[in-house]
Amino acid sequence: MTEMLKGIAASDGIARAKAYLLVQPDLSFSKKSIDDVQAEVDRLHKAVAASSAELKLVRETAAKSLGEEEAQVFDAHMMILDDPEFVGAIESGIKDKKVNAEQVLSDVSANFIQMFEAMTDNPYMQERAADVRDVTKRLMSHLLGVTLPNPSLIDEEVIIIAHDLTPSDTAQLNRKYVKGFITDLGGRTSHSAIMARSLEIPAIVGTEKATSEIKEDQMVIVDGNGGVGVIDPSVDDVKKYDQAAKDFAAQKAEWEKLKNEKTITKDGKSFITAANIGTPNDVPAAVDNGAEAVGLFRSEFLYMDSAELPTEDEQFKAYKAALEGMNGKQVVVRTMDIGGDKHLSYLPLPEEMNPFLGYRAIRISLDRQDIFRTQLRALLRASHYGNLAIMFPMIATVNEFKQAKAIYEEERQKLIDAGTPVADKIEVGMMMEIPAAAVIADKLAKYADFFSIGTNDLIQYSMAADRGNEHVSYLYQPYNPSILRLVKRTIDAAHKEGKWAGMCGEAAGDPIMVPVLLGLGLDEYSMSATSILKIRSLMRRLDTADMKKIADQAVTEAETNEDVINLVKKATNQ
Ligand SMILES: C=C(OP(=O)(O)O)C(=O)O
Ligand SMILES: [Mg+2]
Repeated sequence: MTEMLKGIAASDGIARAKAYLLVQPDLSFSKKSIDDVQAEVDRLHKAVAASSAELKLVRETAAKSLGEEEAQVFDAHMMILDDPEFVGAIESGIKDKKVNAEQVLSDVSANFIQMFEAMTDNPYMQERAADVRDVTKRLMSHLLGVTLPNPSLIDEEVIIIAHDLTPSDTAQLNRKYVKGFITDLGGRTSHSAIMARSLEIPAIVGTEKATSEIKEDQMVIVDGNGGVGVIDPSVDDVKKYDQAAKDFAAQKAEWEKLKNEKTITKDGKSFITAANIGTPNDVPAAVDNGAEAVGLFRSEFLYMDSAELPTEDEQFKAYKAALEGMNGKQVVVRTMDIGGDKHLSYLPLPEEMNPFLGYRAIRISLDRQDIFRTQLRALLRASHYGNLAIMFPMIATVNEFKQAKAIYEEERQKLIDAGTPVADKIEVGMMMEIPAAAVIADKLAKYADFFSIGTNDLIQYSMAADRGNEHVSYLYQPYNPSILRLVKRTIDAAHKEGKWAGMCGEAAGDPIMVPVLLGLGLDEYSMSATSILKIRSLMRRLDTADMKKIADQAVTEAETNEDVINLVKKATNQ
């Protein structure tokens, strides 16, 4: 029977395909004593053989569909399975303790993980802990007779149904077959939503119950425009959504016509609409969607896509590729923003009660200057090949900015002294995403060349509401006058010092927010590439003097988020 699922619209578009459940099976077991030791050892070897065969297949498929580099992680898994010390320890454990293989596997694995994690001076070995965890899971599934999902084996069109999707889950998915996502967790600015937008596939997140309501292979429709999932659609539903998909395609074709146009308002004022990217691979989509710049290159994806810290040369190549791909248009690279919900297996961070309030972004960079300086050198070397700007994430104080800028200047001077070509002018700015920084924007504007407002975090920190938590998603209120006042303060402070202000949080691509931002005088709008032409089309219909009046009312008279929505809708006929 048809069932509807309500969620948060996270990525535009409509798709229909079979469900693929990317959920972890229950791997719990109880400890048991055994009499027939040999039978238990045989059971272990059977599970090892089955795991090996499965890994071989997964590796081959991953190499074909995702590339050799992505497939290499599975080599490390196979090596552990082939390691006589690992399997031998389990075998001896069974013989010595006369308990079931599951229990011994769990104990041996815990020892290995602890040993690898303790190697704090060797990040490469520390990373093996994650591999041991993965292999243990696979072996356990075979001992327990349950099936693990192997997303890299997908070879037909599917909609992925998951509790949540991490960037590393997403890296294993083949764009050719994955037509959409539905997740239980997450909000519009969670990273799974951002990934869906960069993959240009429809997605809904925060449904709370997708994984419990949807069964494997069931037909589902994802309506990423309306935030609705339809399970087992009726003939009428299929007709209705196929028509909606066609209408959406027609609308997109209309927007396409603006691809090579500038972003100009009805009264002839020009602005910049730019793209947010995660890797140089996203550049073609940015160009294809008519981006006039890259307003945010989330460089942490280079670190997350790698099995160890990316070297200076690897980073240099990636930045150079992005700069060349944008062909002289500005590319704003944000230095590494790790921490919060973005982890690196090879850079274990301390366990924290509140990771979003903890050791992250510029705080790590200022502490781990080895990592920061490598990144800055790679950026400076790449600057020769295009129009680079650099910004620092999560700046809270003037001193943090000054410290980061001083390190940048040191590395710049060293390269110049060594005769390395470096661009004459590189703007160095900062993300404005911490309320304390927005409050002293006038002070920061003296040092930063530009501000890029990160509403995703600015809203989360202003409202004290986790951006990925669907239970408090009602507090994600971009138009709340409190947020608008911080935004206005930031833009005014930048302009007073002759600097520019942009926005790279998701609100920059939001049709209700954009009229207000135009009225506040925001210069640059950086968003998911797929939103650019929609926003450019909207801006062409708006008059900046009219929007200034709307913005004034929104900042001074409105009391709530809803007041601003109503005000903008009425003024812009949306
Ligand atoms: C753009 C932002 O950064 P991220 O989403 O990567 O935290 C933001 O916080 O608005
Ligand atoms: Mg942020």
